[in-house]
Amino acid sequence: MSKQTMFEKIWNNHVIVAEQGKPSILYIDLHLVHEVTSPQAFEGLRLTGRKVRRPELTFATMDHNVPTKDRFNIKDPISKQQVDTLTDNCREFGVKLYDLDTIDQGVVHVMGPELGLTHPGKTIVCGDSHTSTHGAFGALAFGIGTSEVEHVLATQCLQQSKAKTMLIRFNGARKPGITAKDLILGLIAKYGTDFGTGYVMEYSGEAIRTLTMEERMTVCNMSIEAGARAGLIAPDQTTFDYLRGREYVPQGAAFDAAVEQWKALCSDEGAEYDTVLDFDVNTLVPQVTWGTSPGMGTGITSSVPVPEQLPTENERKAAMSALEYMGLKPGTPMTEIEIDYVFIGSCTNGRIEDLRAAASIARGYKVSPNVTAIVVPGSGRVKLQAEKEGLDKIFTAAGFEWRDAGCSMCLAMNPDVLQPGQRCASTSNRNFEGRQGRGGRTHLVSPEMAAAAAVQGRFVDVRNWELKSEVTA
Ligand SMILES: CC(C)[C@H](C(=O)O)[C@@H](O)C(=O)O
Ligand code: SF4
Repeated sequence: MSKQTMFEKIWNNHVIVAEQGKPSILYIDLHLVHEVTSPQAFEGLRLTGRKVRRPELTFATMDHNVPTKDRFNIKDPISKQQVDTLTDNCREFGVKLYDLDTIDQGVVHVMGPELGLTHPGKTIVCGDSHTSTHGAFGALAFGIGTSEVEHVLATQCLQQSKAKTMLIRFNGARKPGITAKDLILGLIAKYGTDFGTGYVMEYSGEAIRTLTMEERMTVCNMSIEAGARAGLIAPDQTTFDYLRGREYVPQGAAFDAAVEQWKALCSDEGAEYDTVLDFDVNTLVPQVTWGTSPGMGTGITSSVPVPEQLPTENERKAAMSALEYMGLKPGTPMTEIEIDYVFIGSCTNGRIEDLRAAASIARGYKVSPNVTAIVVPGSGRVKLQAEKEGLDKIFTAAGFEWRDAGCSMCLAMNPDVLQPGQRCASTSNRNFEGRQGRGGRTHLVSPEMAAAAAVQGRFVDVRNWELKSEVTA
């Protein structure tokens, strides 16, 4: 048998119908649902008298429209309607819902893996582009549109064209202060936001193998910002250790048997990819975006670009308009950019390790008087764990606000929004115009860089940060 990539193995395990020149029909193992992209899908079932085909493979939560303060009191009528509609739909169609009053409620890509719903080798879909997050486990996971959500609800299948394969090798070891977020921001800054179009990307190399599961999720989360259909990381002992004992994972001997199958999923030695890219981690510095796409980024030791110096007319134009929106002068050192707001959270960086990392920077310091800083756990469980460890106390002592779980300021679909002109250091994944509120200016960074910026009121190189072990009064 010919050598296969991980993508090909998972694909072949799930193809039900394949006809030359046509999209294939794929079986879907797990369907995650949230309040924004599901109302019309359920409505479609209702109108045609169909049921959810496999309710036991379908799990819902609410995240985008949820306030992170006074969460049961949703004032915006559209948000309230979407949340209530999801509740009603889940009841009517027999879908398990992790509601606002459950500890497992949270951003769908944070709570799913936490529950152990995400396994290597599964096909996973959700009406949400950052479903790519789950690829960190070696699952083929991608976002779908609302009409596809309806199709999967009704049939547990999906029409898909086979993607091309790209191997990205992160070569070398990460230096201290370089995070998983810097790996993916650095990659996108170098290659742009569309080099992954039409591909499923597999991340490999020393710097990937040494990442924790949560760090791998940060990398795979942003695959979509490189244009890719999905991201994949081969499962290994780190993956199995993370999964063992979680609620929706097989237990005991069945788990060990599953591990044996999961191990076989890895790409075969010598398997061929359509494209192979190498990325050098040794020279990477902490990343900050300066523009209005995730690819408009650079190192903290650099400056805002001077559009005239960029190589192509398209880049010059794009940079000029981005800098105008961002209110930045060409050539400004990144460390001189002052901020008004800090958002630590989202499905990119709202997990417990992210909060630990940010807290270690914030400990013993005070948020700059010019800055409002919020910390939003990715799920109820992340919040609980953080409170057990006293991270909430570190944050509030430093002047950060400690919130409830949700998408929050990652996108302006709930009360957490920037005011026009406000500048935010954000641990999320998108910096498009208006993403965090009309006229808001977003700079994407790691949790460490965000926490340090909150203290200094501007961006700083976190590699020079002096850690304090004591909380000072
Ligand atoms: C609202 C939802 C459809 C959207 C997505 O698909 O990603 C959101 O989660 C985002 O991050 O922009
Ligand atoms: S946290 Fe942000 S990126 Fe993630 S699902 Fe919510 S809105 Fe989308």
